[in-house]
Amino acid sequence: MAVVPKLILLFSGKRKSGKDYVTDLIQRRLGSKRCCILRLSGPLKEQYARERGLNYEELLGAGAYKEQYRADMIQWGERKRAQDPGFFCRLAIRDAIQPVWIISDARRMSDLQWFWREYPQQCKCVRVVASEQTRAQRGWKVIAGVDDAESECGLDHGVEFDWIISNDGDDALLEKQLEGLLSLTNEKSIEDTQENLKISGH
Ligand SMILES: Nc1ncnc2c1ncn2[C@@H]1O[C@H](COP(=O)(O)OP(=O)(O)O)[C@@H](O)[C@H]1O
Ligand SMILES: C[C@@](O)(CCOP(=O)(O)OP(=O)(O)O)CC(=O)O
Repeated sequence: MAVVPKLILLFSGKRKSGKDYVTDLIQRRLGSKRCCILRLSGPLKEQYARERGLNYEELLGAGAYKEQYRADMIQWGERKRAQDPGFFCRLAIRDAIQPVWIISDARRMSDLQWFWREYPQQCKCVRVVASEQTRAQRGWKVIAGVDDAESECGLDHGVEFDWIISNDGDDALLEKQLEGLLSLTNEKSIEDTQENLKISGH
């Protein structure tokens, strides 16, 4: 059963913009007692693999296997979300006990709306941005049915991001931007939660 978090950072961004890279950096700074990374795609891939008789571990990897199934997995996930928009959100947060949650792959307005509704005080939306040139250098290739679909474009418009992180490979600039974001986690209430978790033996 998840605890009530103090801060939820909802990350979105295009493929190869660096969402995993940036969220890993933040988690390493905060430590795993204070911060967890939650992926909506985790339970999605688990259920999809089970239903289709596929290899869940391979879907978690960054190789060709995931890409082979991506378009079908997107459609499968959209059908599930249409029945129940909070389905993957609830599964993703199920075991979270840390005061700071990073959702590393918000893709759709329905994902944001679910978190805003459940945790109206705690949510901050963070967009990771990199140029197409940078993303291509990191291995991004345009795929029709993926890059033009809601999975990639669902949050391109209509969201007022609290933070926009430019991640084009300038380490010093990234560091400066992270400092701002990390300052959100220095608030007294988050430190207090840490103490409470320690006292209750987590
Ligand atoms: N600031 C950075 N400096 C160096 N390498 C980076 C940086 N940002 C991303 N990368 C690399 O680019 C690739 C894609 O980043 P990733 O975080 O997986 O993107 P996304 O999760 O948005 O698809 C990975 O190999 C990652 O290590
Ligand atoms: C079906 C997906 O959840 C697959 C996402 O897999 P990853 O989150 O591993 O993808 P990238 O980081 O963009 O490479 C997408 C969706 O529309 O829900």
